[in-house]
Amino acid sequence: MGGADMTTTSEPRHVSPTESVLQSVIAAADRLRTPPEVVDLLRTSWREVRAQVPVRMDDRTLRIFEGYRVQHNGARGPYKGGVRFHPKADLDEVRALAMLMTYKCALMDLPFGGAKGGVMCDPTHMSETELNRLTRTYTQHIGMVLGVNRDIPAPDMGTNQQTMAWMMDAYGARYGYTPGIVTGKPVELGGSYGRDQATGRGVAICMRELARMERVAPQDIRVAIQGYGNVGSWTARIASEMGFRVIAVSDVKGGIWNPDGIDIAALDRWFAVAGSVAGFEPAEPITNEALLELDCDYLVPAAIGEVITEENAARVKARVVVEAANHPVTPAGDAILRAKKVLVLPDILANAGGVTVSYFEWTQNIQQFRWPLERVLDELEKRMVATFDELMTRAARDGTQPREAAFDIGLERVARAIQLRGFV
Ligand SMILES: NC(=O)C1=CN([C@@H]2O[C@H](COP(=O)(O)OP(=O)(O)OC[C@H]3O[C@@H](n4cnc5c(N)ncnc54)[C@H](O)[C@@H]3O)[C@@H](O)[C@H]2O)C=CC1
Ligand SMILES: O=C(O)CCC(=O)C(=O)O
Repeated sequence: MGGADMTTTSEPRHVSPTESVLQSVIAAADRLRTPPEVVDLLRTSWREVRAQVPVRMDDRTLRIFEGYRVQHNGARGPYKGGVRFHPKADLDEVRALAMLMTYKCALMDLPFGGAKGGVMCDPTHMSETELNRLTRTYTQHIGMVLGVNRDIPAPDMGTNQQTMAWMMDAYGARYGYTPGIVTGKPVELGGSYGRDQATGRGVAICMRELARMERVAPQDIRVAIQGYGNVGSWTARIASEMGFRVIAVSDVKGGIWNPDGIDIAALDRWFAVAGSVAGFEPAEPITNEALLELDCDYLVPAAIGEVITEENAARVKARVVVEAANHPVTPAGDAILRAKKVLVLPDILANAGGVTVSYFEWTQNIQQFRWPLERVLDELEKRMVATFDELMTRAARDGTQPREAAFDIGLERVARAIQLRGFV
């Protein structure tokens, strides 16, 4: 008998990322009595481009990667969402992330639909020149579905400002100089001040607002952060400036823990040389798995998806999980956290600062007018606080969890736009 035949029915069925997001959407549709035709439209993507991305590697061999751009729904405006370079960025994951963007943009009341891109590759094992070639080929092969008023990519995991500069350049070579085609570009090429820190700042603002609601001083809140890339590192910096006690951080190479609090400025100096948080002192080493189960108050997953599952959720000791990453908690993990009365601030709120400043960047590009940093941060602050308040008020009114309230608000707006535009 083959291995597949020995699978027992008692093993938990794997729920794909897309199925997970759909569970939240369908539950919201049931609460809101959304017309079935609207829900049917939202179950699948408007358009999915799957592109071959052949790259001549530095050793002259040819590797053929697979890339995607998924446009989920554009009823509220041009498609918007990041591009992920990661070995696990397959079509299902990219589709799920595109769906999340639809509801995130709607929750923040941004005039965008939802999209996401990805290339299945490991950027940590590629040279700068290989990444440059990969990015250009990917952009050429999906370029026909992009456009300033059609679809505007941005950075996500494994991509950064440099990737956006290459995308802008490759798009411009074919369609003409178009800074507004991507956001998260270097400031020198029309990027917005503050986009680099925007996602982490949004996460920290949510933490501060929750602490205010709980009437607990940030100084009395111990924070553990998984991931020290764009989102994790800016969250650590800004949260510690706000007074939170960051007691643990990690990256793919390992983590560090100091119950008295980590000096984030000193950690940044260490990171600049070592290229990892691992090894920083004074602190104890800690694994990524142990960080998720650490005795702390706010746990902030800020790296990959699906790290809190039915396997480990029961051992989470934090009383709050702030989803800085996209989809870090599976539905089964979520149910366990809920039963334990762990409050979860959902990704479509917590990490929405990034796309919000991307919207400001796009606006600045269209107007050919640059905002000073103070204006960007002030507008971000107002939008994050207003949406946090709206979501928490809705959750209290309806007796729902924050994730449910977030999807209720998002879906209501998307469904209304679908009907107004006559999609159904
Ligand atoms: N960059 C942005 O503006 C936004 C990012 N996000 C989400 O935030 C998360 C992180 O994105 P970025 O910070 O941009 O990515 P990044 O590529 O800058 O950093 C990723 C971090 O995660 C760590 N990491 C990778 N694999 C890991 C693993 N298996 N275990 C532990 N740590 C691991 C890396 O070492 C690195 O520290 C992703 O889920 C992304 O979708 C969400 C909204 C906006
Ligand atoms: O800045 C953007 O346009 C999108 C950021 C993103 O990919 C996300 O919020 O997950």
